[in-house]
Amino acid sequence: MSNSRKGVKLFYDVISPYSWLAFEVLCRYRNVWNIDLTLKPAYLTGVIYGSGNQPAGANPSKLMYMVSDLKLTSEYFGVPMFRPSSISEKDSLNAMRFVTAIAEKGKDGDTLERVSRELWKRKWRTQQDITQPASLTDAGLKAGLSANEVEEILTLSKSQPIKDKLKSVTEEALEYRCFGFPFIVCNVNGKAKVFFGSDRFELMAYFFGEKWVGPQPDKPTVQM
Ligand SMILES: N[C@@H](CCC(=O)N[C@@H](CS)C(=O)NCC(=O)O)C(=O)O
Repeated sequence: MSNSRKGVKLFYDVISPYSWLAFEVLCRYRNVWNIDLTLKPAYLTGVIYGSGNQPAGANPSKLMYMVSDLKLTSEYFGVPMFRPSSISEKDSLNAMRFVTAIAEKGKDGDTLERVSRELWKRKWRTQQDITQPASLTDAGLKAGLSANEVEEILTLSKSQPIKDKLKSVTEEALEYRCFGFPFIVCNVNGKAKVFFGSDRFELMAYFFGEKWVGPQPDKPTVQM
């Protein structure tokens, strides 16, 4: 492992299952690769339309591929997930405002991580709603926030500054020419290198001068 700290920004949305995979891998590799991980909650729909892309659901072949690919990748990554009964990219707006409010409230990175994970679990594991205040409250409580904190964050999440913040982080991603999530911006020797997808870690490792031993570094799939 090289000693230098590596700056990594993860742009994500909890509606995106591939973002969940990338998120878990970056959390697992944080101490292995000496990563300074910055979570950048953003809005997938904003990035898809802002970049002139189309949602995956717009192409039936792509959608069918994603369904079968996610079965394989979730097993390989050790992140169990199941296809929700309904998926609309727009469904994550309230959830991502909620997560943004946590980031802006100056809550520690652990809280942001735990709340994001709880929301992914709801949507992609237990197939629960993530649009309603009661759902966000439940995710916040499960992540260890107190009832008062959740109440405060819910109110904050509806405020104009938080709506603007989510928009500006989404615009920041678009400035890097992002067109989908997960979108990972790495600082490699002072230069930004960008990666789309949860399947680019081998390439990232190469540029970082680190070893990639598969998505579960404690259970390596590759012996170096
Ligand atoms: N190959 C990528 C696929 C990632 C992906 O499909 N992300 C979706 C959101 S969950 C997306 O933004 N798609 C836009 C696109 O494929 O153009 C991976 O394995 O992570």
